[in-house]
Amino acid sequence: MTTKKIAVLAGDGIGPEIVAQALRVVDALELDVTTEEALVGGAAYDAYGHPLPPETLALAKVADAVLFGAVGDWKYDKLERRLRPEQAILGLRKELGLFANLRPAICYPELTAASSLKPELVAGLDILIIRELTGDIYFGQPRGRRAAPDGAFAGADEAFDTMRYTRPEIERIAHVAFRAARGRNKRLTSVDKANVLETFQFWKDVVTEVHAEYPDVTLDHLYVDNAAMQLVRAPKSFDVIVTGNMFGDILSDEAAMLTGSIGMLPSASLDSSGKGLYEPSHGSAPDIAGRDVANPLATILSLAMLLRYSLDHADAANRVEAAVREVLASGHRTADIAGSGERAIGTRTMGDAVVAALGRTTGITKA
Ligand SMILES: NC(=O)c1ccc[n+]([C@@H]2O[C@H](COP(=O)([O-])OP(=O)(O)OC[C@H]3O[C@@H](n4cnc5c(N)ncnc54)[C@H](O)[C@@H]3O)[C@@H](O)[C@H]2O)c1
Ligand SMILES: CC(C)[C@H](C(=O)O)[C@@H](O)C(=O)O
Ligand SMILES: [Mg+2]
Repeated sequence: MTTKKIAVLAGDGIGPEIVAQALRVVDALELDVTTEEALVGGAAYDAYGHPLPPETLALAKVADAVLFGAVGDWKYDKLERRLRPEQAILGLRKELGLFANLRPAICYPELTAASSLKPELVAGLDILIIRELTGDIYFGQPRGRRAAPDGAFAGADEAFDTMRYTRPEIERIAHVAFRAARGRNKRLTSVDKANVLETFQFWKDVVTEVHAEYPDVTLDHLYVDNAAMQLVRAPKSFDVIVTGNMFGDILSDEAAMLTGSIGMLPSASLDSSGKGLYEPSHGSAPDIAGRDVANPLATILSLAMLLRYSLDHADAANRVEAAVREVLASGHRTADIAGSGERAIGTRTMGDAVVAALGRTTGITKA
């Protein structure tokens, strides 16, 4: 078997701190895997004048998988858009064709008290948000600023973006979602805004058509505003959610709080061949960067997804997830998931605990 390569793009803010812990896990697993690091985001802009330098993109393309930290910092907010750190992750998603973003929101039993919802609402929560990642208003053209061509404010400065989806883009993400639901509890909720937006009436129509190929899966549709409400009213009523790029961005941050903290939500961004980029769902958290307080578990759980989906190391993925369960069960808490009276440990100490637990795990995931 040839040695697999992971491209490691730590990025900005807490990115390097949390990715360092995931790399310690990679070392401890002693797999036939190499890693190669490159700059991305603000760190790459500072060094090379561009957030996604050609060398970084080339490494991401040649590697078997990408482990990504986070990008962004307020200090880059005044840069022209194409140079801002966030363009690096958007560019990677587009260039690598990573159209399917899987964000599993699991509330581990020990963290029910860390959620901002009542424990009984989140205990046992295990839902999967599938976010389309390379279309929608994020990438639609045209976009820009101009003088308003018509309307009550004709001539005034205006800004505009374009929301759009083509049929194949909706079909392929719908297939990913139906297949995922088929492997779980066979319930799929498609989230749209079909009552107002033509793009999302089309979304709903196409998802309904694709459903004909998956008669064993129950499909329902919710408007995004209602879905946002239901996610906090009765989160366990969901199994798999599929939605567009922007609604998925918002709903997945909301779902993060059901798990106790955004520091617990991993993600996988996949192309049609199984190649993927793996990153925590949160950002670079500049407010806590450099203080050894960030929770590295979303990144470590993203590594587990990487091992499972792109490197075909399901056993190693199971071991990492079992180790995370064990450290939570034995009371290890970073500040974001520490309850009142619980002592918080730092980023690196949480990494120590996961590495130590790995030595004791067998690959059995279910607690
Ligand atoms: N994929 C990415 O790289 C990505 C994702 C989201 C935001 N961002 C960028 O990150 C920057 C900050 O954005 P933001 O503040 O809106 O969102 P954020 O997710 O970085 O932070 C939101 C809040 O959650 C906390 N938080 C986030 N991750 C945490 C962790 N692992 N442990 C403990 N607490 C954590 C932060 O301290 C902050 O209070 C912006 O530049 C934004 O564009 C990048
Ligand atoms: C940083 C930003 C471009 C990104 C997004 O909006 O997709 C982030 O919020 C995410 O959820 O990965
Ligand atoms: Mg987001």
